[in-house]
Amino acid sequence: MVQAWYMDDDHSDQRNEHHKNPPHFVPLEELLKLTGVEYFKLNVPTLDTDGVLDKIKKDRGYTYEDELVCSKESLPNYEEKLKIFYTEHLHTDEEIRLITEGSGYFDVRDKNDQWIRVHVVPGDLLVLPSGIYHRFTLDNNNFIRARRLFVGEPIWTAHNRPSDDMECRQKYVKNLESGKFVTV
Ligand SMILES: CSCCC(=O)/C(O)=C/O
Ligand SMILES: [Fe+2]
Repeated sequence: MVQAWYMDDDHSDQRNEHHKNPPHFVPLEELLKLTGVEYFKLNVPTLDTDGVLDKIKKDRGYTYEDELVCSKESLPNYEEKLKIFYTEHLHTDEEIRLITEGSGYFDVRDKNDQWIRVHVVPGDLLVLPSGIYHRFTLDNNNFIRARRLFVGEPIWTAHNRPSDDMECRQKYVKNLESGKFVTV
């Protein structure tokens, strides 16, 4: 089950949990309000037969799907890629990841620019909105398998911080401030 918490200010090994002392967990509804990050729980063994993923794809127009495995053995330019993933950045489109094996951390900035760490495990589908500053790291298990979904032809370009003048960033900030990211 996904868990999210505010990170400490310690810059030691990125693969550690980095809880505050005492830990400050963030419930999923709060995560949505504070960041716009959406979450779905899926059942990995029946992913391709139960229709749940198909419905999400249809409802949200996700027409592209592929798979990314992050491990020393299977990811070309492993060290370099992990550095890129862990450099704070944003994208012009949603970043949608469904974890099918392994685990890792997506770190996302909240509306007060504080890091929230989201620990993802199999069955977790995260949607990071366009324009959110974020980063990704493996945890101490050093392995994750994820499906990447996209609307149309994928654009994976990462725009490193600062990218505050980008249209997608300005739109994201406006949405966050106007309370667009809430459940009804
Ligand atoms: C588990 S997916 C790897 C991380 C990634 O694809 C990305 O774009 C991070 O921002
Ligand atoms: Fe990203």
